[in-house]
Amino acid sequence: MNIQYEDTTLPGSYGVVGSFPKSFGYGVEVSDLEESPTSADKPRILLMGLRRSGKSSIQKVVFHKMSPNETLFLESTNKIYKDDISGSSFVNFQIWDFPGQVDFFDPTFDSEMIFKGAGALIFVIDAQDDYMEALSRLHLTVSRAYKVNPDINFEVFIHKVDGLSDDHKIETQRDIHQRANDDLTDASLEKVHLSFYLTSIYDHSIFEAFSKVVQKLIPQLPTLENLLNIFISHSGIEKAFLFDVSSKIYIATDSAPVDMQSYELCCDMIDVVLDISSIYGLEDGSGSAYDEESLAIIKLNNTTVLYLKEVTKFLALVCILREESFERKGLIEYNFHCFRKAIHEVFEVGSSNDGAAWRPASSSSNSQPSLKYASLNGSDV
Ligand SMILES: Nc1nc2c(ncn2[C@@H]2O[C@H](COP(=O)(O)OP(=O)(O)OP(=O)(O)O)[C@@H](O)[C@H]2O)c(=O)[nH]1
Repeated sequence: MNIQYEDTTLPGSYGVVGSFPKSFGYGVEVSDLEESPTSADKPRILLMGLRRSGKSSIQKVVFHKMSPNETLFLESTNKIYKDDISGSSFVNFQIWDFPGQVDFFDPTFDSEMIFKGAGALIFVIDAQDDYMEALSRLHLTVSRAYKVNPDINFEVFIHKVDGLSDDHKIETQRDIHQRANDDLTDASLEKVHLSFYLTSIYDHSIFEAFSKVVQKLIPQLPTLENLLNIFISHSGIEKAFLFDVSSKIYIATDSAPVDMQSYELCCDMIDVVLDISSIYGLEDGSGSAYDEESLAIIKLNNTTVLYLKEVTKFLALVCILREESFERKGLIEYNFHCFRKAIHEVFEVGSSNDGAAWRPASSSSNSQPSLKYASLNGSDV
């Protein structure tokens, strides 16, 4: 379905809350940690932290379109909850949500099995609560995991920051950063790198943070960034994001810095496209609200244009550009065509039957597809 919005009077950010049907799988609760052969080779992201820190809420809001207010009614997780999101998302991995009271000294807790295949460990700290206990749990978790798998990315979400003032946020982050790293140094683990993010499910910060976590796990990231850089520089585009449509995680962007407002605008555009398509675009209510014809152009009243176009079954390109650059629509479309072809080459989408691309096209994950873009002045590069 093609949607074109002309001369809308949308302000910079207009906060559409996603009301897309919850049509995605809700994972399985497991009492034991048996691996099925199909899931064993999928990259894993572990969500850990104290009870009520917000782990399940993060997973439900980011990957299952749950609205933040609904998380108030989530029950405590008692067992490890494995959520395989590869059926609905480009992001071909599993998320394991751990109960808050995991006991590492319990003989049934198999750290080898849990940490060995994990790509990232997200440790969630409730910033609205006293975080001393969370910090000692973080230290215990990181040292355990590092011993088993030194390649794991350690990501610390300083969560629920919606309740904190801006100054308090910065101060909390500084304090947690300092204490966590001091603890590691005291244990001679200064080699371990922790990344910190300020997050909340009540704004886009949780999606931004998850985007960064996921990007570190994508081997093709440098190639994608390169392709985006070439695409925008030849098309007069200011900023471009490659989005995983179902989760609104951006899996790559060009090398210009990301400002939160641009990211929010692009996320909102995805919501608009999915909502409008699911209301008006589905014949007899079947099919998908997002398909190969998905295209939307929104002109804001501040001479900015938002442009969204389907790239693969799960990915969309969302760009921000000035109205005068959009006059060269033909050039943008031609360059987009080249870009799309290159992305398909990178991920071999055409030959994979599930489209959940996570595999490089060749042994070199940074291989650059040989494509020609038309430049703004019309000459090829
Ligand atoms: N203010 C605020 N509250 C949040 C946020 N994220 C989660 N919460 C609330 O925190 C409470 C606990 O959330 P859960 O997701 O159940 O926490 P959990 O870490 O999975 O808890 P366990 O399953 O007991 O380990 C819920 O009432 C959520 O609504 C946030 O970003 N801001």
